Order: sequence, then C-alpha cells, then structure tokens
Amino acid sequence: MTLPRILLTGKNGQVGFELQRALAPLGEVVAVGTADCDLADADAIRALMQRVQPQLVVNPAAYTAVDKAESDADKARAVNAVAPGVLGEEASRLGASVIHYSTDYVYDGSKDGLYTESDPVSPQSVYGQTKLDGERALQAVTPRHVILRTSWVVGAHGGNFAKTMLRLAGDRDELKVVADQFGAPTSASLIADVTAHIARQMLRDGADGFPFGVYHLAAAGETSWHAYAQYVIGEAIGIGKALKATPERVLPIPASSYPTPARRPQNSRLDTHKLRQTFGLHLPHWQEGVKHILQQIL
Ligand SMILES: NC(=O)C1=CN([C@@H]2O[C@H](COP(=O)(O)OP(=O)(O)OC[C@H]3O[C@@H](n4cnc5c(N)ncnc54)[C@H](OP(=O)(O)O)[C@@H]3O)[C@@H](O)[C@H]2O)C=CC1
Ligand SMILES: Cc1cn([C@H]2C[C@H](O)[C@@H](COP(=O)(O)OP(=O)(O)O[C@H]3O[C@@H](C)C(=O)[C@@H](O)[C@H]3O)O2)c(=O)[nH]c1=O
Ligand SMILES: [Mg+2]
Repeated sequence: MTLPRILLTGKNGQVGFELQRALAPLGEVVAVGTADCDLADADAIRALMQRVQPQLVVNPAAYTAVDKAESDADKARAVNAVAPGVLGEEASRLGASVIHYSTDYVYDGSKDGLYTESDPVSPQSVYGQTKLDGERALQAVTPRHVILRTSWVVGAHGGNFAKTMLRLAGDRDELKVVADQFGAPTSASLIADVTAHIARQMLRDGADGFPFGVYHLAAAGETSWHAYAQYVIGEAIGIGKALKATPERVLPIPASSYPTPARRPQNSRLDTHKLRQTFGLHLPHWQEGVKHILQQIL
C-alpha cells in the first residue's frame, strides 16, 4: 500500500498548526504557508497542486481578519472565495478530495434556535460573504468536498478572542464586552482531530458512497462573548495568572455600544447533529477546550 499524500495549507494558522499534528499519522503531509504559496495567486496554486499531486487537500488557510476585510475586500475575496475553487478544480483533475472550512458568519444570526446546514445563508460581512462564495466555488467544481462550518475558533497557536481578553485584562482593571451575540468557542485541536477522523475514513473507504457535503463542527454548549471573556479571565486567575481585571469587572454591553466595521451575527449557534450522526463523533463542551488551551499557554 502506498502512503497517501496530503496537501495542507495555512500551516501557521490556529487550525493548520494543529492539523500538522493530527494528520501526521495518516500519510505524507506536505504543509504550506503563505511564504510557500500565496493562495491569492491562482497560478501558484495550480503549480503547487501539480508538484505535490495529493490524494487529499486540507484547506484551513483563509483571510480571517473580519473587520479588516471590510476595507480589503479584494484580498479577502482572492483567498476566501477564489482559491477554494482553484484548489477544487485541480483536485478534481487529480482525483483528489478536499476538506475545507467555513464559518458561522455565513448566517445573519436572526434565527431563534440552532442553525442547521440547510438553513438559508445571508452573510452580513465581507468576510462572511467571501467565505460563502468559497464554499460555492468549491461545490461548483467537485462533488468530492467536505466543508466544515465552525465558529469562534480558539487555539494555543495563533491569535484569537481568548488571547485578546487575557492581554486586555493584564492591561486594564475593567473590560466591556458584547453580551448579545451567542455561539460556541471551538478549539483548533478539536477541529483538527475531527478532520483527521474524517480524512482517515475518506482515505480508507475511497470516494464512492462517501458522505461528502457541508457539516457544522462546533463544541457543545453555548455562551456570549461576555460570558466567554469572564470564563477565560476566571480560569486564568485560577491557574495563577496575575491580571488587573477580574470576571466581575468584565461589564456586559450590547453590540450596539461596540461599533465595528463588520456586522456580526447575534446568533452563531450551530446544530452539529449531522456531523455527529454521520461520523459517529462526540463533541465535548466548549469549556473543556478553552481550559486545555489556557493550561497550555499560561
Ligand atoms: N478564526 C476563527 O474564529 C474562525 C475561523 N474559521 C475558519 O476556519 C479556518 C481556519 O481558521 P484559523 O486557523 O483560525 O485561521 P488563522 O487566521 O489562524 O490562519 C489562517 C492561515 O491562512 C493563511 N493565509 C492567509 N492568507 C493567505 C494567502 N494569501 N496565501 C496562503 N496562506 C494564507 C495564513 O498564513 P500566514 O500566517 O502564513 O499568513 C494563516 O496561517 C478558516 O477557513 C476560517 O475562515 C471559521 C470560524 C471561526
Ligand atoms: C476586543 C473586544 C471585542 N469585543 C467584541 C467584538 C465582537 O462582537 C466580539 C468578538 O470579537 P473578535 O473580533 O475577537 O471576533 P471575530 O474576529 O469577529 O471572530 C470571528 O472570527 C471569524 C474568523 C469567524 O469565522 C467567527 O466564527 C468568529 O470567531 O467581541 C468586545 O465587546 N470587547 C472587546 O474588548
Ligand atoms: Mg478576529
């Protein structure tokens, strides 16, 4: 049996970093970052795919600066909307499959309950729109795709909301955080481990009859950005980190009092039934993932 070759993009990102670890036992992983291949350059992507000739492409690379994307739409579009289609086209040519990532920000957040994969999408930001366009570009060129829509990613490696809160709580004795947007912080290592599980099944069983498609992947439970910030600060203090702000000094504010260039969904809660049923997986509570990351970084 020949060892499968897996092309991994975004190797320095939160999810890409964890994927280097999680995919390693499955085959020969060729991991690339911006310095190796600029995904805004379609010719560079085609050259890379021809050179590596992977059986599987895993694509966590993305333009993830949500507010910056509002004024840098061309760049966001190139990486988030165009590149997935180019990767998919080349993958299709090679008979390879693609695992790709998307976001809760494809929804407008106006729904009352949990979002399911078949709910209408309606992105409210350039980032969300370009991510949706990327899903569609990939879907248009190959049926052999798994698109994992996740939310509020947090990892030990790379930037995220939890690290921002730790930094702010170290500098100031009082924080103001949005309390009327709800979702589930999802750890990069959980995303990577679930991806490896899916990839293993895909490489073992082949494409015939494989349950390709769009899946929600988020940790169990839900919170607001405000309660999330309180949890991070409380846990950090519990571990012995000296901070100026305590959980009690994290004040809840409405999103309307925290103006940002990009509009964010009020409800980011994702129903993960389809993923759990299809792949026989259990998704742990978000606090487990966050706690583990805090233990790693503090
Ligand atoms: N972060 C989050 O909260 C969420 C993320 N997602 C999605 O999950 C996936 C993984 O996100 P996450 O790991 O947090 O993202 P990060 O921002 O941590 O990492 C993204 C990576 O993409 C790479 N990248 C950006 N532009 C280019 C480019 N032009 N060419 C090549 N590589 C590029 C960056 O490489 P370099 O550092 O070398 O520039 C970076 O390492 C993405 O698809 C994202 O949209 C979904 C929901 C929430
Ligand atoms: C820094 C800060 C942010 N906020 C608010 C702004 C916003 O409503 C919320 C989160 O802010 P951030 O900018 O960290 O989060 P944001 O970059 O919007 O996070 C998103 O990233 C993309 C990539 C995704 O796909 C999403 O799932 C989501 O994780 O917290 C405060 O209320 N107070 C603060 O001090
Ligand atoms: Mg951000």
